[in-house]
Amino acid sequence: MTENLLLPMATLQANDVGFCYGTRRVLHNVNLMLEPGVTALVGPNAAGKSTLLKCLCGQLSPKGEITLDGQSLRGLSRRDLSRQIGYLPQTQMQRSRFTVFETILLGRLHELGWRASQSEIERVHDVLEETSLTSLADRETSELSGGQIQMVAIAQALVREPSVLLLDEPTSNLDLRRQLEVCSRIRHLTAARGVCTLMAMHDLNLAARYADHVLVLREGTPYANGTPAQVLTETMLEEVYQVAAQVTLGANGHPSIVIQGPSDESGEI
Ligand SMILES: Nc1ncnc2c1ncn2[C@@H]1O[C@H](COP(=O)(O)OP(=O)(O)OP(=O)(O)O)[C@@H](O)[C@H]1O
Repeated sequence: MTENLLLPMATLQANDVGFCYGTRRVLHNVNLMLEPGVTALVGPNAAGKSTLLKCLCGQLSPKGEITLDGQSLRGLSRRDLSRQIGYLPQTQMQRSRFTVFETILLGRLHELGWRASQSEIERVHDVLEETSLTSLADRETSELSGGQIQMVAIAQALVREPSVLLLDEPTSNLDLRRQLEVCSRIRHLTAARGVCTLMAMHDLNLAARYADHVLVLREGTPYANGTPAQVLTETMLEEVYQVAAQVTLGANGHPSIVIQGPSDESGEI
């Protein structure tokens, strides 16, 4: 194995971050500190989740300050940013004639010379193993299912050995079992590598089951941040999502949410 388990743990911090598309303000007063572990980023449609992820990975330049281990993202080169922060956008990875192995190797493009060194090839093999993709290594990505291509995209981000992983709805388009598998792998890889993972998602029961922390974004500003049991409450569901729900705590301490209906007066959707 390569030495990725020895990577120092990082912290990503946002201080009073704000962002506008033209005159439309989408993020404001965002203060957060991401620590190692999985944080689920939840909130209604258009709350600003994707925009926040794009700011945190350096793709958008917001007001305020974002720091990685105390250093402003503005001071980091493109190369350093993409090496240290793995970002998976909402749109699915393009399929191509490249094999799974080659596609993951391309994640190391910033390090590759004319010929991939033995250590680069070993890194790819390690990630293939970690993500259970070894059996697909020689398949063209054009032949893969939605769940498989999603894992390849995650593997391509991981092969850069980032200290932060930002995932925008990694379980969208996956069937129920694949959603559990992908979340479980993300959780396992996050713990094994000691990375900070922030994962935008809509399924609050998945967040309850796989996240260490939950950050709720409402109209571009954090509404709550804490453990799933602290944050995923009936009050939050009513105030943020306008739904009536029953939340029970299971024996494992995970909240379980059953939506009963809209909480407004008409009670109809
Ligand atoms: N490129 C853009 N130009 C202008 N407005 C944008 C752009 N991208 C997003 N927006 C707007 O910013 C707001 C926040 O969008 P964003 O995609 O960040 O929300 P989200 O919480 O990720 O939503 P969803 O859960 O639906 O994916 C929305 O009102 C959206 O229309």
